[in-house]
Amino acid sequence: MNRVRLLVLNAALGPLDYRLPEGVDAPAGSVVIAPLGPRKVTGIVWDEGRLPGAEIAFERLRPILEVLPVPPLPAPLRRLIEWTADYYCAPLASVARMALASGGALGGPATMTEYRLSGGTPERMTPQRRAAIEALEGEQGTMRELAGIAGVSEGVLRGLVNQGVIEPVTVAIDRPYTPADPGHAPPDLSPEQSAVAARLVAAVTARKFAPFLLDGVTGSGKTETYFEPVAEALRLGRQVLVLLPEIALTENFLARFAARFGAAPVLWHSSLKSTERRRAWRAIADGSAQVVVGARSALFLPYANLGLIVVDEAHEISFKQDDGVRYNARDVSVMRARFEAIPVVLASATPALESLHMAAQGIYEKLDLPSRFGGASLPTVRLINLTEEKPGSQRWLAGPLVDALRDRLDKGEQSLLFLNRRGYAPLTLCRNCGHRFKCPSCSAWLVEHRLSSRLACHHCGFETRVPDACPECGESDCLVACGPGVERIADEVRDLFPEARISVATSDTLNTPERAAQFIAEAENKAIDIIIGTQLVTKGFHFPELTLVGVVDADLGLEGGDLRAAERTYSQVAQVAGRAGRGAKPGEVLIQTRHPDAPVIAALADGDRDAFYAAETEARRDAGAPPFGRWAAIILSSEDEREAREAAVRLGDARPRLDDVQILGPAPAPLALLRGRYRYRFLVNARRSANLQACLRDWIGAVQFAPGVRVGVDIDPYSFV
Ligand SMILES: Nc1ncnc2c1ncn2[C@@H]1O[C@H](COP(=O)(O)OP(=O)(O)OP(=O)(O)O)[C@@H](O)[C@H]1O
Ligand SMILES: [Zn+2]
Repeated sequence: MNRVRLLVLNAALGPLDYRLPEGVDAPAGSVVIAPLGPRKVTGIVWDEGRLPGAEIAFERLRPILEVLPVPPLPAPLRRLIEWTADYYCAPLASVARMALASGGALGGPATMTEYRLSGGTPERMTPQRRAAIEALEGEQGTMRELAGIAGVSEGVLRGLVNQGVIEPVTVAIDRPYTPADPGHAPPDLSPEQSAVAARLVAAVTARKFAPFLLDGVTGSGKTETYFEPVAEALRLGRQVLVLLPEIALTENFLARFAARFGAAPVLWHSSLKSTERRRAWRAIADGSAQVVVGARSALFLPYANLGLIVVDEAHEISFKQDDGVRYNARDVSVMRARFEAIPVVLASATPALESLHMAAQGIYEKLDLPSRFGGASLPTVRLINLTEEKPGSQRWLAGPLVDALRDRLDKGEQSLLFLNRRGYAPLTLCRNCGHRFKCPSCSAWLVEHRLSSRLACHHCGFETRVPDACPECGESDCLVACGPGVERIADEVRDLFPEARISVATSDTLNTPERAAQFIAEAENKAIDIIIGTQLVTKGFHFPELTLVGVVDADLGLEGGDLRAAERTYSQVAQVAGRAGRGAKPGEVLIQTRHPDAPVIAALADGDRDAFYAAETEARRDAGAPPFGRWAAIILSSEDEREAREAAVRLGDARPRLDDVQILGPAPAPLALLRGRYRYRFLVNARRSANLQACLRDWIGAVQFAPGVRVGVDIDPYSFV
């Protein structure tokens, strides 16, 4: 067959047909360059008969220009791309783009220039040059990397290049990674861990689709346990993908991985440098990348020989992507495992209700690690009723929590205060005229960040300096901060315990892998007495000396009133509580709340996870919410408020009338203005019997919108704003 149908990487275009020039072979999955009018497009040769479109006479087809020197995308990945586009109502091209996520990698092998010391000495030695030369002993890297290592400007290093003290070396960008060794340092597993590991190892050997829910309490050693099937895949020469929810977690994970396997895994995340990205992509595609550790986007890469997928902290909502293709990496990884015919492990101490439901139905195999490793016990939990134990004015820590902090300081033990709010205060207003500081492009308050003296919008990233005077009434010294963020709690703690060593751990302070690593090292080495952190510290950290966890405001997450508020609160508090008492000393958790009787808070106090899930399951069943029914959100947005409203009305008028689909809206979205776009929202609730995607496609496809209107479909939404 010398005609091909291409999936082109342009969401505005449908599939296009081309002819293969004489003697050129391009099997399905091949990545090619084709002419499009006067331009060129990148496309993927798709399987015959799977993309709709009219046949064009062969004589009229233009030939493709080039088959790119990369392996064809494997069939299981092509099926995954189709499934994802179909399920999430996204353009095929947008999904395929995630698989070809490194433009540079498509061009074939390449070299780059790195630098190193030549052994010579400069004509003129300066203290700065001497320090740089000492720091660069044994190092090799790009100018920028070496400047970072030596702590000098690139100009200084260029001077040394001119003097021949630093020499250029040409290296292949795609040089191989250090191999991981499955037998490097296997741990002694507990009998409980061994049983689970053996089951997973057998599943890797069997190489069949097998979804597992690894349900292990905090500190049970889930990581050590799933490293065993990883080792088995390595022995069999198959690739492994480990998905982690957050880059900040990676450092901790990398250290443990290196200790177990004697080499670093291959990293994949959005802030990789483009050379690292292409190197990783090519190694993944040719099968030489053995273990890939990545954020959700690693899921769509073209693994040559995948043998196992692990989703760690699988309950995390950061696996849900909320822009572009709105997919849930947890669910898509199960589909990928199905298409690849391999096992997939969802690991968590607080699994999503949907995952537990799948296990209860026997669709996922549930593996349990019910106790902490090494005899550590789970922490005790106590509620502090804030309506009785009132903190002082402009204070947020109640007496019993302050006493507990003092007690730990006296004993030289560590404490962690959790408040899921970055910055100093969530709202700033003028005492004189009542002016509130709002984002110019979002319907959201600006959050004060005192560490950087800025007011910031947490939705669009807008930032401005904290002004000296109110911009409305001109009065100075009249701005008041309302409510606490972690920085304000840190101030309170400093006031209470001036001698304590305090660390604020948020995405603002741990914003590079180096800073995260430094924080972890300090916490492990007992160089920090009190950690004050956001949800970032709920994830996976293991600090043996930490014995007290204080939850500053357990009610915070319940306020938004969205579908998963209770579940999210439960898992956040249970996860942060799980940081306490992981070493030899027992842990204690104090939860501040105004609603001690709310079912989720009571379940946390009793440590009764089953009761919480049972109650939550019934609530979901009544509401027709997942996993019993399905939700979808449609967001219409435009820079023009009237255009957005009209689009919403028009779509509303065209709504289908179906027995098993209920459509709510249109209504202004809770975030009615976001990044300068006005937003209207529909919420669709469907019974399981309904074909939700077909309904949405037919409905939206039948309506014409003004060119400035964007239509976003969110299947199984997590965000209800
Ligand atoms: N078999 C083992 N041998 C030695 N150390 C172990 C073993 N199992 C677990 N550990 C150690 O116990 C600690 C807790 O394990 P780990 O962090 O994997 O727990 P977890 O189940 O992932 O917990 P969480 O859900 O809270 O992140 C770690 O320091 C880990 O290295
Ligand atoms: Zn904003």
